[in-house]
Amino acid sequence: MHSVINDIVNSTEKRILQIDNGDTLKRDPEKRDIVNAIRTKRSLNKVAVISEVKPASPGKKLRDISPEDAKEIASEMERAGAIAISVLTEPEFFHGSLDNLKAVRSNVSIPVLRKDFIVDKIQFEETQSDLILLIAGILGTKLEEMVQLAISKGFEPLVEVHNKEELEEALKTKARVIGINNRDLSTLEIDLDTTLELVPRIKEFDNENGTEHIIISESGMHTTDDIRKVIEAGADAVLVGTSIIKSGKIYTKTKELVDALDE
Ligand SMILES: O=P(O)(O)OC[C@@H](O)[C@@H](O)c1c[nH]c2ccccc12
Repeated sequence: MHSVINDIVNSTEKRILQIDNGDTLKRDPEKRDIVNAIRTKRSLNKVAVISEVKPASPGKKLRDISPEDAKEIASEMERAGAIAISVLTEPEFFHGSLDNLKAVRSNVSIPVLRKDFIVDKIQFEETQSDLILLIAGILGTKLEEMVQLAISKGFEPLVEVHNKEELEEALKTKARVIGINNRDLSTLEIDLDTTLELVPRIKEFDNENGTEHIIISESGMHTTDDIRKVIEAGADAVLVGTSIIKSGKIYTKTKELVDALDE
């Protein structure tokens, strides 16, 4: 079956051949910790929202976002109570950029997630971020090694899964943060029940092993009802892009989702 995800990975692999691997990136030692940020938010009975600076998704343009725009958008998200900002950096299918990420991270004080298709460790040298997305379904047997490398480079890896098999692979790694993507990356179909199906296994694993994973429900949430559904199922945080960007009212929409438990 032809799927857009193969096109994205192929295009990423071509692009990384051009990365200059002469230097390793200089990182500032500042750590912005998402785990604490989530716990604090939840103790206030607010929703931990990771708000995404997302110019497009495959075949669907949302809004042109320059680094200047990205700064402004991220500041509004932070003011509205988002606990972290996700920035798309994949250029071809999502119209993202590393410059957007740099602009955002220098302009907010909350953690920033690099949302991209990481297939090679050279990408860790491209730019600093507090979290980095590692997609289990793409990395396959390389997942564990990439998690270790990401941690050794100072990133908090967010390992994204979409089904039971990928979740088992994620649980074998040292990642503390697991993202359940409600969108099937091969069909792009959304089903919020994906979160409801996978959360119990993470809780079971944590009970048996004395671990405490952070669970982030990702994609396809538009309303406060959607948010409540996944939070009540046990998600610690939500990751929302499209509905916030498309609303045209970044501050108001972000705040509405942060306050979803008030009603
Ligand atoms: O725009 P949405 O449906 O709110 O979804 C945001 C985010 O979850 C989505 O952009 C995403 C989830 N996993 C990804 C992997 C790569 C690129 C993008 C993504």
